[in-house]
Amino acid sequence: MIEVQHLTKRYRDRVAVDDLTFQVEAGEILGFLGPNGAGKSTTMKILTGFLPPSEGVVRVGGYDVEAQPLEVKRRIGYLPEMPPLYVEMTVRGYLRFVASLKGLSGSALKAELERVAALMGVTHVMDRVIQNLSKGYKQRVGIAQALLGSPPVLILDEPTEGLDPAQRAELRALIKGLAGKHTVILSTHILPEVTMTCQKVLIIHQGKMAAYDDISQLARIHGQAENASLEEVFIKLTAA
Ligand SMILES: Nc1ncnc2c1ncn2[C@@H]1O[C@H](COP(=O)(O)OP(=O)(O)OP(=O)(O)O)[C@@H](O)[C@H]1O
Repeated sequence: MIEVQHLTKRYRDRVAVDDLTFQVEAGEILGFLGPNGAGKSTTMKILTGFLPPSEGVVRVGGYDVEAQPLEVKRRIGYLPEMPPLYVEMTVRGYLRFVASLKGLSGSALKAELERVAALMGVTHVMDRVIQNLSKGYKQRVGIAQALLGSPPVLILDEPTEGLDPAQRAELRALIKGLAGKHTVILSTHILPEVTMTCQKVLIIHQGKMAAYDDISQLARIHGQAENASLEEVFIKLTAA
């Protein structure tokens, strides 16, 4: 569903992403990990067509992000690191606006708004202005906009950031429930979240791939004790 071949991104003379190649099969949830500044957000921005690559090819559902950007965007729900909220709008107004951009209208739009609002637990704040909401609720609204229209691919950049423990657990269950139906790339710094949610893990370090394996095989492949935790493997692979 997602194919990335020899992806490189340079910001002037800084190489943020360095020759990444990987693919995500339909229905798979990929945990996308790396230390601060490793290049995760940059990669996700390229996958969603938000930034152009310097080199390499990215295809989503067979469509090239550069040549067929609209086809790609139609298939992706994206939660950027900073959710793109219009804070002067109400939650309802904002979600209605995003749904209309995604081509929904009439009763289908209304039903979809209710569906994602219930899923993200924002039904009771629908008529509040976004800037007056707590950080966690703003994050919920950000995730809700990504889920609108039930796109086949979801790119989630630190989705549980700012959520309270209960909501974090709920969101984890929600993401896990997407497996098989949606293809998900999940970036997070919370490693147990990956262990509980993802089948496969991609770890990048300084823009380069450090690991790309089934989570069950990660410790064995990277020369750790079989029972090494994801945290131990991560620290070893991203040291220095
Ligand atoms: N617009 C930009 N111009 C110049 N350099 C940038 C730009 N955006 C990101 N970078 C640099 O590219 C590198 C990768 O950044 P990126 O935000 O992709 O990392 P990340 O893995 O998402 O980090 P974090 O976990 O801290 O969010 C960093 O060195 C960053 O400073």
